[in-house]
Amino acid sequence: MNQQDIIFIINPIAGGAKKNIELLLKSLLAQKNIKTQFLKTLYKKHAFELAKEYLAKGYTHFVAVGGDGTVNEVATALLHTNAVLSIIPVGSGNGLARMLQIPLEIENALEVALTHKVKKIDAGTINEFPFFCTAGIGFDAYCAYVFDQNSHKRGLANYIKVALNAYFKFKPIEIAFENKTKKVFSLTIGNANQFGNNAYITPDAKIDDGLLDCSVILPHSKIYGPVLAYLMMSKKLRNSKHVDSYTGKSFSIKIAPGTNIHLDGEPFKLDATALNFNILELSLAVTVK
Ligand SMILES: Nc1ncnc2c1ncn2[C@@H]1O[C@H](COP(=O)(O)OP(=O)(O)OP(=O)(O)O)[C@@H](O)[C@H]1O
Repeated sequence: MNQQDIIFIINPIAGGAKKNIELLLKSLLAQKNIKTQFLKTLYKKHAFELAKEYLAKGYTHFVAVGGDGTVNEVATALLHTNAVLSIIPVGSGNGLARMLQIPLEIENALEVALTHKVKKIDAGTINEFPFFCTAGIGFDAYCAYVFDQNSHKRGLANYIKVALNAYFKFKPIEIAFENKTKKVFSLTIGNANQFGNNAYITPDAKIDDGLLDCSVILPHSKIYGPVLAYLMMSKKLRNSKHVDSYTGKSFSIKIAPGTNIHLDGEPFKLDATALNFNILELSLAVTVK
């Protein structure tokens, strides 16, 4: 990996991005004599466009400075190429960074970004759209929509507020899972083991095993909410009688038109009502500790 030409793509509105993040990174890099370029995203999907543009110019090392949404955009551009992705996790949830054990402190994350230790990881897809952490429908997708509507107020505290409010409003949805009709509170496919913030929705998922994990939270009395939350945070969700778990290389799901979907925590809509989840094995190179 050539350390001379590193492209930093910063999402200035990511939940944990400080106003001076660019200055801070530049000052940390100043002592290291490394050539870099800093780019800022101006709108949704801009990180994808920037990564594609600089990839075409021959750059091979990209650092996503943001949360899982930013990581998704940059990583999507880098899939199946010889370029490497690093993450400076300054999002609200930072699920992929946590899964990869990338430090949450900027200085330490930068050290990892500058290492030569590179590992290949899997990606998941819904139809042709990649995700790297989790994707799903139902409650999580509803939360992603509400959270995105308040995009000026991101961060963990706001996410908890949104999720708590949504929990009492949300009604289970009917889907067909592997051709069987099922009512679900949520259905999440995990390439990684968590949504972010150590909320382990698919606790046994491994990022490089060529498999997707699926957790279906069944309709339940709201009285069980705190227990489900506790089990999720303690990696024991599979112990709940309200949760069905599956592992496989692909899953097929049918949804009603207009059903909310989330892709790495970002709201997402499809015209199609048939969702085919698949795995792209070892398709992305990332720097790790
Ligand atoms: N300048 C911008 N204005 C508005 N939205 C932006 C801008 N730049 C990037 N975005 C969008 O911001 C959204 C959120 O980004 P990101 O996921 O990185 O942060 P987060 O949601 O706070 O973190 P996490 O996903 O880890 O919870 C993404 O959909 C991204 O496309």
